[in-house]
Amino acid sequence: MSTTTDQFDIHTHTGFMPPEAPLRRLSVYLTQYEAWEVILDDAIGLRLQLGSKEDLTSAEVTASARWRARLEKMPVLSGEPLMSSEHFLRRAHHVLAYLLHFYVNSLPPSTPVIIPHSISLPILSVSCKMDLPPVLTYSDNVLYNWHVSETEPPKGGLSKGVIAGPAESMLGPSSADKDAFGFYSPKFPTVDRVTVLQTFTSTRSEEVFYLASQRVELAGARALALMETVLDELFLSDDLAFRRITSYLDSLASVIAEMQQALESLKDGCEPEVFYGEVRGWFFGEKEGNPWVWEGAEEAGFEKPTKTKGPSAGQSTVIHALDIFLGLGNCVATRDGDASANGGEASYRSPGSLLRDMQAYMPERHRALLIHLSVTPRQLRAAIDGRVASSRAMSSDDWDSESLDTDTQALLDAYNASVAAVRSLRDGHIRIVAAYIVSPAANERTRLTEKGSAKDDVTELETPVDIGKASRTAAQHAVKEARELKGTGGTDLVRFLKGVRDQTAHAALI
Ligand code: HEM
Repeated sequence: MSTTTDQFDIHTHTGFMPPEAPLRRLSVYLTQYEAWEVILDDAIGLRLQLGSKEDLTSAEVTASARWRARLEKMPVLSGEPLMSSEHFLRRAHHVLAYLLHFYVNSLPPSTPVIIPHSISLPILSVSCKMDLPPVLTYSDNVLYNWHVSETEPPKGGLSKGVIAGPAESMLGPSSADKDAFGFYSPKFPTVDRVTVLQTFTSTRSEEVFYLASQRVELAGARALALMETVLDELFLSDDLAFRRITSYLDSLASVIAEMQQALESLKDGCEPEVFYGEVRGWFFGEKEGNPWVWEGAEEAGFEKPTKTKGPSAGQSTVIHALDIFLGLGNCVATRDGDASANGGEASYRSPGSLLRDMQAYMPERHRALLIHLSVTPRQLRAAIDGRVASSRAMSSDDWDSESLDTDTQALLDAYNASVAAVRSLRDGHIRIVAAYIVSPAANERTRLTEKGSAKDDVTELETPVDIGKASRTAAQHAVKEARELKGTGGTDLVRFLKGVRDQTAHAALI
């Protein structure tokens, strides 16, 4: 892969998460941005509520209207001083995207969305510079939203070896991260001691939701190291190299199993009803039928943004990387961003084209890795397929032309074990989606229907019933949401996730 940390912004021990903690507050370095940080602190401190929440109290309605009015009146700050540092840009994107999502999602449902100058112009300029969409992304919530717990040392002492991989020297710096005795620096994030920096709701459920993804990323760092090593071995492609590839693929299957465990750690602290009812609503981006107006954007020369979906862990580069590396056929990455590259048609969005859309929400250099993996001439699956075919051809055993030599059989088994591990991870993920979205959505629908505030047919809700207009709109909204079951990334989620899982299952080589 000839990977350098700089080229793809990957670190040996932390993968796509940076090894140093993200900036906690812009104003530590650039005092003029204190106003952004303060108004964000206020949104969190005031516990602003979703505009779609049923039974909003008048105090809650007033608090969020006042907060939005303050944001509308804030001066437009130039983004220029931020451009000199990636650390500033990341924090600025995080803060502005949080402000944007607090603003938009605290509005009563179906209110026209006009994004005030005070955020529209800075977020557009910061996002342009970063080549990221001007909305909340997985990188804002997960990759650049953590710090290392200083009060709680990791269980079992320092984290020596916790996330070390077999190829740890090949992906960027490592010795500088350890002290003279080989222990990781106390500031270094590990699965045990990473902690979330900021949330919308200050709930443990939201924190654990991000934490689970951060743990998947940290476990995934070893997968990236293994991928690089395998690609290096493919360059040699002799018998010995393939024997080593077999052992790396065995390790990869175990690492993917650890990633699944990290994903499932979500269940320890993330409550489905809290996630569905209180947290998820903050992630929504632009919705069909209610286009966002970006104040001042046209006059300032910005094109109307087209990538305005909400964040999704589907934007995690490490899972896409595994998919491309193993040749599972779900995602490819192309430089020109052509979604039809996966066979997408205008009327039917294949899972592949939806996954490709998600790549536009990834940090630029992470996306570059996916392109690199897609175009490298050293494709693992094709190489294994070739070894299997030639082993079969060489077989002198006429009555059993299927037999493979021992090494090739071991190689094939190791590859298929990695494919099976990805399939199992996706099965685990589907169970999570069932518990955290499908089931609470069904409960909500039943509850609202029983309550009589919402009939099964949304149009019936247009007739006046004995609830206030605001809660009627909220109920309509909730039923529509529950029925459509769109992912925050805007997908028809059940069809999409099963499509990706089934494609993975079919990718095993025989
Ligand atoms: C409460 C927890 C979670 C829920 C409810 C959830 C929900 C979803 C949904 C609805 C999608 C469809 C795309 C969209 O529209 O957003 C999706 C996709 C995806 N999610 Fe999650 N997710 C959760 C946790 C995670 C975690 C922790 C990870 C790992 C980092 C993850 C990885 C993925 C991936 C890779 C996809 C793309 C589809 C695939 O490759 O199979 N999810 N998720």
